Amino acid sequence: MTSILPPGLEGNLVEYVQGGVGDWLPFNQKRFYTNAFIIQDDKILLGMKKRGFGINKYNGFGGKVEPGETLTQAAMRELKEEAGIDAPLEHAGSLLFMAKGAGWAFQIEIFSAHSYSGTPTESDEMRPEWFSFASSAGSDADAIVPPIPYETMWDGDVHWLPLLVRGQKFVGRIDSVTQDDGEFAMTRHWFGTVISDN
Ligand SMILES: Nc1[nH]c(=O)nc2c1ncn2[C@H]1C[C@H](O)[C@@H](COP(=O)(O)OP(=O)(O)OP(=O)(O)O)O1
Repeated sequence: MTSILPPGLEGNLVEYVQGGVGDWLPFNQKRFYTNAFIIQDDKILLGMKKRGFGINKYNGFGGKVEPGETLTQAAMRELKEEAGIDAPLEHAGSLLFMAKGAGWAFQIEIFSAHSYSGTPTESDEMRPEWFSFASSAGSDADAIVPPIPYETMWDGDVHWLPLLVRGQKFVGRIDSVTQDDGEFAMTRHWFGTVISDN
């Protein structure tokens, strides 16, 4: 079953979850960003953002795609710059993030890998930490690896991160407004899973 897609999304998608109210915000161009996650066993590597957009939130490692780079090259460069590691990143999903008044949209290409080389190392921008997505609580591992800190992440992440960790490709759109305290608040969201062609 397919449904009407929000403007800016395309592909063979099945709605997974949606919410919020109002018209989708207009935009006239997209700016491309990357966001990369390392997933091993029942753990995921996130970074505490130390500056800029999303300061004091946990997120994957990424940033702007520079002219002349492919998306994968940009994702690998940002992972190295922000977490000090190399990984065989593969495309895992896409997010379109709109902030009211911006007039342009962030197109965030999400990447993941199940292995890496090097040692996750704090950078000027990010402090890497492991989190657990194990469903069974109480083992020794859970005691030292805390659960994914959704309360200190972007609001929409609770919807798509579970898809990412189980390897389900996804596409989503998040529209938001900037509140008086400078924080973004979601006004409308839509997430879908990608139907494979085979
Ligand atoms: N995990 C996430 N969930 C979400 O809903 N929106 C996210 C997101 N990560 C980033 N965004 C959105 C909001 C943010 O304003 C925009 C750009 O975020 P980034 O952290 O990638 O940008 P930066 O300005 O830090 O890039 P660089 O300076 O190139 O590192 O993308």
